[in-house]
Amino acid sequence: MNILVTGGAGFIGSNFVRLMLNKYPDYKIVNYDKLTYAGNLENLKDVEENPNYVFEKGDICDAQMVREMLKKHQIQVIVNFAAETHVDRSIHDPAIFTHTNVYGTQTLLDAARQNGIERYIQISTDEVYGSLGETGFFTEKTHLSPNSPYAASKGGADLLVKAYYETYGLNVNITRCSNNYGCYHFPEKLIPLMITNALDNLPLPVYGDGSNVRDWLHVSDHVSAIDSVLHHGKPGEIYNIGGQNERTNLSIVEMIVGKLNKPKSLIKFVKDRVGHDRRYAIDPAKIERELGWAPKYTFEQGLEETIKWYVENESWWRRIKSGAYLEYYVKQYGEALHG
Ligand SMILES: Cc1cn([C@H]2C[C@H](O)[C@@H](COP(=O)(O)OP(=O)(O)O[C@H]3O[C@H](C)C(=O)[C@H](O)[C@H]3O)O2)c(=O)[nH]c1=O
Repeated sequence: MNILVTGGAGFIGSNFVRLMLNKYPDYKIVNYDKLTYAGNLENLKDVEENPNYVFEKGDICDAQMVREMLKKHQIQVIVNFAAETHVDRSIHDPAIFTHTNVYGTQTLLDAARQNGIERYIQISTDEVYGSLGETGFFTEKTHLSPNSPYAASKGGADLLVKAYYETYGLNVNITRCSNNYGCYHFPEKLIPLMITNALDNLPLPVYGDGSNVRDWLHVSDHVSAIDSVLHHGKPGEIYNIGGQNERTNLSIVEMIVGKLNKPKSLIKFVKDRVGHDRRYAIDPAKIERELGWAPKYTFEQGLEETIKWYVENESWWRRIKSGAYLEYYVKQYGEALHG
């Protein structure tokens, strides 16, 4: 199988590329990535010499280049991880989210249908469903009700994918995951931000009172679920992928502080995120029943391993945090943290 993995230099994409190369030695994996601030070829250093791996730098919004890629590498399957993903950034600068996530998806879909692509998998998010109260779960039938510009752009992309299935018969699947964590996670997201800040004895900014809830999924479990969808998913179907592991943000930060033997006084409650979704939680029944997939990691084991990875791979995150990202971070949180 020749697979075009878009956004393969990002966090989830790179974990998926590694799984494919290690598990399927006869597959060719083409990693097509624009290398935005969150794309990093260092994430794939260990597989870059693999003869079945090719990196191509490019944008999913560039229709001509996408078409060239499909022809040049005789692509049969597209798995689209490429996206702007950070909710806080989408609040400050929504346009790039619509452009990349919606228009970029449409560009891929058009190229797919015009070039006889056999399978198209859209990697989406449970945020398209909006926010839950204290009870209940998202299922694949839950109405889309996104709240942030990020979530709206992913919801828009999902609707296009569905439309290309209904209108053109393109063989698609949509996967919607809960919050991921694990190695190579860009340190703007809650868990890697808190680990790396704590290692540097920097403040740990918790939005609001820290009682918002997320359902945490280890990235290895996530990419194994995508593998199941790729090989056994039914045409046109949506599959939710969750960790069955709900935690409040504050409890996570406290676990990290505890595991790193840092003082709780590092925790700083800061202004809440605008339109902050209260709770996400996924009902895993469909993917368990139809594809026999369930997460393997316990959160304790996954967090332990993740913390260890950041301790042992300081050079990876140190470079990121000392560059342009630091400027963004200070601009956004500086006042709240030091004022
Ligand atoms: C960065 C940060 C976050 N938070 C809170 C905000 C959230 O309630 C929770 C997780 O935030 P984060 O930005 O890491 O992730 P979400 O906004 O839940 O969204 C993430 O999970 C979904 C599925 C995707 O699809 C997104 O792409 C992904 O970014 O921690 C804080 O309290 N402080 C902080 O400094």
